[in-house]
Amino acid sequence: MSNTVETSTPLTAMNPSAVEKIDFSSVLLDLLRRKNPNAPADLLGLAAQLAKASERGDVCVDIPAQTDLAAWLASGLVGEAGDFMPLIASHQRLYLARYHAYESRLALQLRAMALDAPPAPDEARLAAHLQTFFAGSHENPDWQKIAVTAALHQRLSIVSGGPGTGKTTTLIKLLTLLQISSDRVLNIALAAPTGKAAMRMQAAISQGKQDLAAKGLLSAELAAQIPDQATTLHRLLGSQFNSVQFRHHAARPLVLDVLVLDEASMIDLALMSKLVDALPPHARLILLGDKDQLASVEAGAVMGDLCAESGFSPDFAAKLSRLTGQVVEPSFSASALGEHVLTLHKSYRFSGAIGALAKAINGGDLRTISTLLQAAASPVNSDAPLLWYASNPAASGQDLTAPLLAGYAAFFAAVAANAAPSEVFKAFDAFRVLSPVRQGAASVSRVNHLIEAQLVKQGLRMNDQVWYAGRPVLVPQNLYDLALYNGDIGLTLMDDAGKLWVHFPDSNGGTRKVAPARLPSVETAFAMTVHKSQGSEFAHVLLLLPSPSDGSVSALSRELVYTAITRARQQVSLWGEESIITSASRKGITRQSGLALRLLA
Ligand SMILES: Nc1ncnc2c1ncn2[C@@H]1O[C@H](COP(=O)(O)OP(=O)(O)OP(=O)(O)O)[C@@H](O)[C@H]1O
Repeated sequence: MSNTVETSTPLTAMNPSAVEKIDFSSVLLDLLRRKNPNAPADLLGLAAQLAKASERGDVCVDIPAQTDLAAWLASGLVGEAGDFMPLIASHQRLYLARYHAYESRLALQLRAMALDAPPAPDEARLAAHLQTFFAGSHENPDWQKIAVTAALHQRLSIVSGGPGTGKTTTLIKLLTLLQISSDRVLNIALAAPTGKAAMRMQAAISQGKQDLAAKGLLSAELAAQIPDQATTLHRLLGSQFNSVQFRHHAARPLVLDVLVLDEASMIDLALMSKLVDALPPHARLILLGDKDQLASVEAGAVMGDLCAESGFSPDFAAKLSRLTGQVVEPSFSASALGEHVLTLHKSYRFSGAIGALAKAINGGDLRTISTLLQAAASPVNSDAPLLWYASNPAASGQDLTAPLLAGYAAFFAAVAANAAPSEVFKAFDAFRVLSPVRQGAASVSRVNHLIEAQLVKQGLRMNDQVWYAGRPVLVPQNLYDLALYNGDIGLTLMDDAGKLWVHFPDSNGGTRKVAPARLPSVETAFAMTVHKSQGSEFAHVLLLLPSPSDGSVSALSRELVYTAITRARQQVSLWGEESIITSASRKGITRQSGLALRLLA
């Protein structure tokens, strides 16, 4: 739940962004002062910082060493673990009570899952299966093979890898081998944080199954036992209207044997805690994600915290070596989950400039960034995977308008031709403009404005008309009654009777439509923030970065640029000065959280 209180003032279509925000820190201070008018001033000061920090995604703040903790505990506002107080002091950190509860409970549960190994598979049979499933592999070490082998021995596995490192490929082999070694058909559920990510997961799994079947490694019977359908985590857990509680929880767990969660980096602390709560005692949990991506929008950095330490113990490394026939070196991990973090290192998708730039940004390798950008400034042709425009995008709307319109040309053509909604979606997903910020010179709102102004000029939209055929919209919050979730994208299309409908992709590969009047608070989405683009993928991404003098430059970080670039399947057009890109790659985001500490062995 966000700490920003959003009132449900009715919003008109004419004023879609009129969401009133209430300052969480003054709400919290008010509550503390009412409970104790003589609250210590330093406590109130840190509580205000905590409220602000939690809006930025931090779970806690450090308590200064010289603090008189006894006075805080006596104030009736701060408690220790297990106390019923608004604030909790734990491990020299101050928490909002509910975040402390989520964090400490999640850590305990994950530690218990790590210790609770399922019965070990028969070694001789498993070694033979692994040989068959990885027969064509020339990699050494083959990280996918090691990940599958390790995960078969675990109740909790965290598979982390960049784009195209084979997370889905690894998952399908793992699920197939789990199914083969089970004496009954396993109940497997596939989930992702957003509808878009669930659909991508579904498509990738279905492709992966076909690839494995084509190699003769997946019989029709086994293929039928691996689900084709993926769902959103909210739907799986059973979101309820007007409630932050799900239908499934510890007392009413999900009915499943294996839960696979894709795009795990998007899951915040509260949601991860609720998910683990809802697992039945025997179930396996497999998390897939990329630890280098931006952390969740809401508080926490769960994927990063879980992956903070990794390494196999000497015994487990020896077992993995025996089973895989590869050299698996043991290495010390300070985390209780160290053996459960299975990292895939080799990308099979990005061999060219996009992958190289993503890696250089991640590693803060400024020299490689510069070399790649120079090459991308004068590409061999306009189809090159990386194009770089060093000019400041804020300076000229004119410069920017042409590539924006060119990028969406196929989409506008599909809208004008009244193509089937699924075809229009395909055209729309071929290109997307991403920006780190909502407002300002290089922002989402500026791009949306530039495009909408052009549509007026071209007679495709009447001035000030909110709804028009071709308007893409983004749902900014969960709308449970419409089964629409924060981040869902819809496309406005006209039916044969001249009526406008907003179409959303459904889980069967088709679309469903909603009347615009039911969607008062949606936002135009020709451009979207990098945060909202997580879990999506586009053939061509145009990333707009602010200029050095722009205040919004502080929003930039290594994770943000990495996440944006890796949304592209084929091409990235990068707009921004070199100094902006290199300074972003020097700045990593650190979120304050005690989870990694609680997971120390
Ligand atoms: N070991 C491998 N050898 C050859 N090709 C592979 C291997 N593993 C994966 N691939 C190919 O690389 C591509 C990406 O694989 P996959 O979809 O499994 O990766 P991913 O990590 O799930 O990607 P995403 O970034 O979409 O999450 C696919 O075309 C897949 O067939």
